[in-house]
Amino acid sequence: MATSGQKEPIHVVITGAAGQIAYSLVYQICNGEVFGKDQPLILHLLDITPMLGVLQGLVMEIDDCSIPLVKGVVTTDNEEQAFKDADAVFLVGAMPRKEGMERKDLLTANVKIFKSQGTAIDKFAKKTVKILVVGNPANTNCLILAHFAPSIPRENFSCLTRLDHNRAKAQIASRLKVSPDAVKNVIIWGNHSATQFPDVRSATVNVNGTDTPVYDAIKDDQWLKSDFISIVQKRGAAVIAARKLSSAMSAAKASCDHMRDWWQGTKENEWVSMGVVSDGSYGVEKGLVYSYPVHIKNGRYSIVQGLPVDDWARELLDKTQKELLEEKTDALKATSSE
Ligand SMILES: NC(=O)C1=CN([C@@H]2O[C@H](COP(=O)(O)OP(=O)(O)OC[C@H]3O[C@@H](n4cnc5c(N)ncnc54)[C@H](O)[C@@H]3O)[C@@H](O)[C@H]2O)C=CC1
Ligand SMILES: O=C(O)CCC(=O)C(=O)O
Repeated sequence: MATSGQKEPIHVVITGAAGQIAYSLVYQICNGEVFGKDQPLILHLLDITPMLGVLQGLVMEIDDCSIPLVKGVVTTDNEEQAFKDADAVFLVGAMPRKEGMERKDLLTANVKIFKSQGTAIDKFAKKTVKILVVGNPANTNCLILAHFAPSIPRENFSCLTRLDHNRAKAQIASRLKVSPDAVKNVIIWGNHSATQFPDVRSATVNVNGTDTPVYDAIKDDQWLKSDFISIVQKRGAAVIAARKLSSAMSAAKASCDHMRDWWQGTKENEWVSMGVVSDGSYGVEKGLVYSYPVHIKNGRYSIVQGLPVDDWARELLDKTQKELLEEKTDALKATSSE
C-alpha cells in the first residue's frame, strides 16, 4: 500500500531483458523518464531460460543504481509471471537481423514468440495495458500479438516506428544545421522496413524563431523525394553494417519517447509516428498495423486526419501497405501451422 501522497507502483514488463536494447532501456525507465519522476514501478524482466543468469547481473546493476522509484524487480522465463497485472509492456525479445537479411526474413521465427506472448497477455495483463512491440518485424509481430489477445482493446497495441521518426528529424536537422527539436511533424507511414514512407510534406523547422515548411527551408525537392527517403529507410541496415550489431541505444531511446508520449501526451499541434492497428484511415486495410501520425491526449492516441495525399504519396502509402499485407499472410500461415 502506498503511503499518502505517493502513487501506487505500476507493473512494467520488458521482454528480451538480457539483450542489448533492454540494457539501454532499463535505466531510462527506472529513472522516471517514461512514466514520470513521481511514478514508482515494479519491473518484470522476461527472457529465455539460458539468459536468467544474465538477468541476475542486470538486477545487481539496477540495485547498484539505487533508484528510489524502483519498488521491485521480478526476473523470469515464465510468461504468466512476466505479464501478470501488467500496466505497460515493452516487447523487445526477438531475434535481431544480421547483415544481408531483410527484417521480414525474421518473420517465421519471431511471430511464434508473439503468438505465445499474445495469448499470455490476453490472460494475465490488465485490460488497460499499453503494449509497445519493438522486436522485428515489429508491425507484423504486433498484428499477431493483437490477433492472439482478443480481450485487449485494439487501441492498446502499438509498434515502434519512432526510431525512424527520430532518424528523419535528425537528417533534416543536420542538413539545415539546426537542433533536431527545431523540426516538427515529420511522419513515418507504414512498415518499419525499407518500404516505409518518411514524409516531410507537412513538417516544419524553426529557423530564427519562425516555423517554416521543411520543403521551403531545404529548397531541394529532389533530395527530399529521393535520397532523404532512402537514407531513413536504410538507416537500420547502415548501422548493422558499421556496428556488426543492430541499433540499440537509439532504439531504446525511441522506445522511451514512444511510451512517454503515449503515457503523458504529445504537445499541442505536434504529432509523432506510431505503428497502430489501422481503422481504415488513409485507405489502409482495417486491422493492419500501420505507422501513422498521431496526437495523444489523456493516454489515448488519435490518428491525424486530413493530410494531403497526392499521386506520388498514394503510391508510397500503397507500396508499404502491400508489403504488410504479404507479411500478414506469411505470419498467419506460420502461426497456424503449429
Ligand atoms: N522497431 C525498431 O525500431 C527496432 C527493432 N529492433 C529489434 O528488436 C529486437 C531485439 O534487439 P536486440 O535487443 O538488439 O537483440 P538481442 O539479441 O541483443 O536481445 C534479444 C533478447 O531477446 C531474448 N529472447 C529471445 N526469445 C525470447 C522470448 N521468447 N521471450 C523473451 N525473450 C526472448 C534473447 O534471449 C535476447 O536476450 C530485434 O528483433 C531487433 O531487430 C531493433 C532496433 C530497432
Ligand atoms: O534493422 C534491423 O533489422 C534491426 C534494427 C532496426 O530495426 C533498426 O535499426 O531500424
